[in-house]
Amino acid sequence: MPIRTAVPPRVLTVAGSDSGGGAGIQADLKTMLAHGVHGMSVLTAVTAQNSLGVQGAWELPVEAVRAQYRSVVDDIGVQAVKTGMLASAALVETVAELLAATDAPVVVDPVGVSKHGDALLAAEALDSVRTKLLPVATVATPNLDEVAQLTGVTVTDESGMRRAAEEILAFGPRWALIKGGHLTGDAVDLLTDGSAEHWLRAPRYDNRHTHGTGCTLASAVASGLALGQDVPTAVENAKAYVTGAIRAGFPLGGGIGPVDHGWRTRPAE
Ligand SMILES: Nc1ncnc2c1ncn2[C@@H]1O[C@H](COP(=O)(O)OP(=O)(O)OP(=O)(O)O)[C@@H](O)[C@H]1O
Ligand SMILES: Cc1ncc(COP(=O)(O)O)c(N)n1
Repeated sequence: MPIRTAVPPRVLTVAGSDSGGGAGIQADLKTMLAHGVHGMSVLTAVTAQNSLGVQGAWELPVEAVRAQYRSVVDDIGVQAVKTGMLASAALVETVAELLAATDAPVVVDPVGVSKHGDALLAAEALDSVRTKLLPVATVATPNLDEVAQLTGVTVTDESGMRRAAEEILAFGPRWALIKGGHLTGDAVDLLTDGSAEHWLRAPRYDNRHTHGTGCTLASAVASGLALGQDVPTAVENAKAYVTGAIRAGFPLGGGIGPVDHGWRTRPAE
């Protein structure tokens, strides 16, 4: 067999490790594999985590994050970047400074708190997220808790999502994707750049095994962008992927299980 010369697009996640394999770096790399891109990682923190919550978290030194990033970018190159758990103000500022110099699209998932309520970002880092990280984002993907943390806006319905998007866009990302996963009724998200408005609507699956939904959605968007899709198309495809993964989410451990990143490869039940 001839050696393959065509190289798939490369996507980098800058995020924390979830030992349980449902969220964080592990969710990101599985999502990238499912999209046919080459996934790479810059680890920012290690969590001891499972379906019950986060039992411990240790952040990496700034030099370790910087060195991983340089290793990947200087040799291999990236077509899109996704950021997740960044833990501290020092890491947020380091990552923002590195990303300010890239031409690749950047998807920022401003991870604040885990599904179980464990803090994944120091409170004093919020200002660095607002002033340093969001300005370098092509797409920012806050959930409604992160919207409240970053803007003070409490969203209880779809009209509130529009207001939330305006406030997030004011920090400087090109697009805001406001995730309505924490509301009731259909799972509705709003994507806007301040002029175009795209409402993404999917059925809400009554499945409590939703660990990793946010990481999965953001990594799917980054994969689509690396494949050359425009932002609305990448987000629409990512929404379809995460919806299928939530629908197929499975019980693992005694708590909230993961979404199924491999759902498209399983035989239909
Ligand atoms: N039960 C559900 N059924 C269908 N779609 C859902 C459900 N819950 C969330 N979603 C969708 O999943 C995506 C991620 O949204 P969500 O608000 O859950 O992100 P997140 O809060 O960052 O994730 P997490 O709560 O795991 O940290 C969004 O597209 C949202 O609409
Ligand atoms: C290391 C790490 N990063 C992020 C999340 C949030 O997960 P989600 O994708 O559910 O928002 C998590 N629980 N752990």
